[in-house]
Amino acid sequence: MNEATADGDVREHAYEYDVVVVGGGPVGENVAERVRSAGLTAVIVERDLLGGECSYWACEPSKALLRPVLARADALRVPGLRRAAEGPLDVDAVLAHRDAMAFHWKDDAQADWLDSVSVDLVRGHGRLDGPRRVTVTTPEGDTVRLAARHAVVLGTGSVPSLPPVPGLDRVRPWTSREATGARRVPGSLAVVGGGVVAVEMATAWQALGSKVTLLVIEDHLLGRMEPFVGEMAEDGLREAGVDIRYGTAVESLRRHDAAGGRAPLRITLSTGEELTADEILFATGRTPRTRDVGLDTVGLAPGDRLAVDDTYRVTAVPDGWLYAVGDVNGRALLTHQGKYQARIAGAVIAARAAGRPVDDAPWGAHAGTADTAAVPQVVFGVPEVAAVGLTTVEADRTGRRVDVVDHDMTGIAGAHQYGEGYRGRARMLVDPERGTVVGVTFAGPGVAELVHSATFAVAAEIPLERLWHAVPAFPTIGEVWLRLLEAYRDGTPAAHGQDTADTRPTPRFSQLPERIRLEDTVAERPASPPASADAAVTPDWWLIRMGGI
Ligand SMILES: Cc1cc2nc3c(=O)[nH]c(=O)nc-3n(C[C@H](O)[C@H](O)[C@H](O)COP(=O)(O)OP(=O)(O)OC[C@H]3O[C@@H](n4cnc5c(N)ncnc54)[C@H](O)[C@@H]3O)c2cc1C
Ligand SMILES: NC(=O)c1ccc[n+]([C@@H]2O[C@H](COP(=O)([O-])OP(=O)(O)OC[C@H]3O[C@@H](n4cnc5c(N)ncnc54)[C@H](O)[C@@H]3O)[C@@H](O)[C@H]2O)c1
Repeated sequence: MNEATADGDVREHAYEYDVVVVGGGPVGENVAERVRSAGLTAVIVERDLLGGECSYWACEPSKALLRPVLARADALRVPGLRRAAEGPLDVDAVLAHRDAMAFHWKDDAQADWLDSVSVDLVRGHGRLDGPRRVTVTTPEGDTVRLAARHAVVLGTGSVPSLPPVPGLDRVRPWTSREATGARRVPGSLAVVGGGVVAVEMATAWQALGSKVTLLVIEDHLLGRMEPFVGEMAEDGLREAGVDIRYGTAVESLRRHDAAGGRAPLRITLSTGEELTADEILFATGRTPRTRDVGLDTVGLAPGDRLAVDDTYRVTAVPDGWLYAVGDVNGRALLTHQGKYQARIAGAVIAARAAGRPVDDAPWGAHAGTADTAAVPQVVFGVPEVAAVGLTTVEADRTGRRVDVVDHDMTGIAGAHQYGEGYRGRARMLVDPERGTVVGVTFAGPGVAELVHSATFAVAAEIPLERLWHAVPAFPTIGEVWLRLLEAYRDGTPAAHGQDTADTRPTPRFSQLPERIRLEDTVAERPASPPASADAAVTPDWWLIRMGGI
């Protein structure tokens, strides 16, 4: 490292590292830690708070707002607990918990951690300045010039996309930042969008006391997931009191607050109606943050998404020194997936720096294969949704052939234990030729923690014959796995894709032991059906009584 001389009031410094990371969000932090632990020197450039969007304005505060909402929804289904759970949430306590989970918007702990792993930090706005160089403008106006011996990694994240609605710039709408950080509950809130942010934030603010109206331009919610997920999310939101309006766009916005206050908004809708709300949240997707990061200095267009190969090298830049990880590459806008990319990119940068071979074959140590085959996601709504891998929506879009198995989770013993009147649904997609699971979706209370079991199955490509031996504990909701496997073995799965019954290969799973029919084995059935109306219609109940599970 060397330091250059001061020039007037503006000081300039110049340093050289093996790796320069621009953006200290969860993904940038992880890639820096990985290359450092492999023996390379590393620096992070961060313009705001170390820890990024996820820690302060996204995952952490949003889940802190939702946790009491989901816990109360569960408690209301538990006999003996219902009366204690009735009544409004303690809003002050929820917001205080949210503040704590967002580290009170201070990053001292993150800075200490970075120091503990021997990664340097330069605070300021970083921009590429030609190949392997980054220039940082610090908050004091100084310039720091950084040179990278091996790699520059962009982990600059994403920003909310706002539609071009007349009046929008004058009404100071909420984006995800205000939706996760607000300090008071608006009396009424219009939420624009039908994706994950819209569903989660409508769930949270309605439960906290707002009257929420959801304005959805399409005719469904959560369109990237299985269609039944959107239907169940709709049911949950309507039961909570959310007013959902499909096929509705915002035409214009006005707020009459000459005194600078926040008078109610007048929202003109595409249906011709006018809606009044105290606040409006635009949850209309995100754009990679590449507008002001010096892309033009390396021949790329500012604002573009950074397309990368499976080792996270930016494909349009020669010599392979520029990498992009996390939201900025647009592959999967999720913290855990970005951190996976960081682990892979860190390993590959270290391997290339040391001249070691790179294993970038699918599922190799240096290839981000899971980005396309096994991305898990949980939507923390009422009900919860947990999904990984392929959906029928994606299979239809790409013409991929899959077998589809559905199971109504209502009858699972663990679901009965979980709460009265449990409603849940599961779908499994199977590659009929390989006999492996390629996608799973669960929707229902308490399914969030099931997602990793599904991720194991999909990422590890476990043959169904072996999955048959993975015994789910009784009585857990995880027994849905057994039900899905049995349904696939016994039923005629809906074939998705171009094949017909004649051309579809025989599933390898059909070689499993035949189904043993209940009526052949049960000597005596109980004389009377179970007392609960719910249990009476569930086939599992009979199996439980007969020791069949
Ligand atoms: C409301 C909401 C809830 C979410 N909930 C979840 C969830 O539950 N689970 C989940 O997995 N994902 C969730 N996400 C997505 C998750 O927040 C992102 O995928 C994640 O933050 C991406 O991490 P990143 O490091 O790529 O980018 P970011 O977290 O955006 O971090 C980028 C960092 O780079 C810095 N930066 C940008 N440009 C520069 C520059 N030029 N110079 C210096 N620094 C710069 C920024 O200040 C920032 O700190 C949610 C998103 C939203 C909006
Ligand atoms: N629990 C989680 O894991 C979690 C939670 C929140 C966000 N996220 C991540 O953050 C990302 C962003 O979430 P998001 O909900 O903002 O985006 P999204 O892409 O999931 O949904 C955007 C929604 O906005 C609608 N839309 C787009 N343009 C519009 C317009 N002009 N007018 C009206 N509606 C419009 C779309 O139809 C869609 O319903 C997601 O990709 C997700 O991965 C994850």
